[in-house]
Amino acid sequence: MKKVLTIAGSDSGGGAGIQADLKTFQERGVFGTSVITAITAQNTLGVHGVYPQELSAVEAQLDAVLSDIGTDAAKTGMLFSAELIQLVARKIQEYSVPSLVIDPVMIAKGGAPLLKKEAVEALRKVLLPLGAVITPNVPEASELLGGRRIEGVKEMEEAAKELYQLGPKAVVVKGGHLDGEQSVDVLFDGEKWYHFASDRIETRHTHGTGCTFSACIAAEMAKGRTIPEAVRTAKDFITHAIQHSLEIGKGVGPTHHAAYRLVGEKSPSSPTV
Ligand SMILES: Nc1ncnc2c1ncn2[C@@H]1O[C@H](COP(=O)(O)OP(=O)(O)OP(=O)(O)O)[C@@H](O)[C@H]1O
Ligand SMILES: Cc1ncc(COP(=O)(O)O)c(N)n1
Repeated sequence: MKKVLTIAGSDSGGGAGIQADLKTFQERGVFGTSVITAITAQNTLGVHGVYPQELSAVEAQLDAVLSDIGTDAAKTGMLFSAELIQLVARKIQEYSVPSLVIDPVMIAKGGAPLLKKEAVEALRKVLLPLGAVITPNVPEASELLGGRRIEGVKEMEEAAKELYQLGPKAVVVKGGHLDGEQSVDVLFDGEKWYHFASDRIETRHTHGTGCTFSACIAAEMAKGRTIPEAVRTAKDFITHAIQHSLEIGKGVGPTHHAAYRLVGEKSPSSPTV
């Protein structure tokens, strides 16, 4: 069985972070391992506390997983500080971790910061160049490009091309935060752009979409899929998960990680434009 590692924060509410990643790995038929960078006290109403783990605790987890079990792909999520980013980057190089998907998590849906402001530079310079794929949403892409305005697909394409210059092998700019009848994600792999579009689903229960999407890309890459194939599957997977999202808690509920399996691949919802 292929193995995939998530290096991310814990979401006690179960919809995002490590929990979303492991559920996604299970659904995609890969063996999931985890390194917890921070614990969050979180539910559908928001983030109530952030407890970054000590560097030595994160290093010990990375060594434990990578020295014994190894991995066929990995993803990063919430990394919180420049020190944690530097540590993770060093270990990824030390163990030659393949197929690294970087979700540059910065701010939770409710507005709580999951990455210190001063850590953006470390993310940009130290970690992003190691990525096989990076998956910023529109606000994250904008922040990584120094506050660039991104309001449509054309600007997403330009942003993806510029982010590619930072060194990753491919960039997906996700369109969940834009308006419009369709939610379009733009992939640039250094040669061409691919668009993955789905009808925008009317729901507020979208907690964990970004985590789930990047975890699915990593799982598919572990199984040997090309980057465009992996992104296409992830788009289908997250679209089903949002279509069947769960009204759990009093606020923004999570997506349904098992929806793709339960509903099947019948209604391919992401034609490549
Ligand atoms: N309302 C929606 N309808 C259809 N697809 C959506 C919707 N919202 C997000 N998506 C899709 O979900 C995936 C994640 O995109 P999004 O931009 O929401 O990421 P994110 O901002 O990192 O997630 P989050 O907002 O949960 O932090 C993308 O494939 C995007 O197109
Ligand atoms: C621990 C943790 N990590 C990440 C996110 C963002 O989640 P997403 O962008 O998938 O909604 C979150 N809310 N909590």
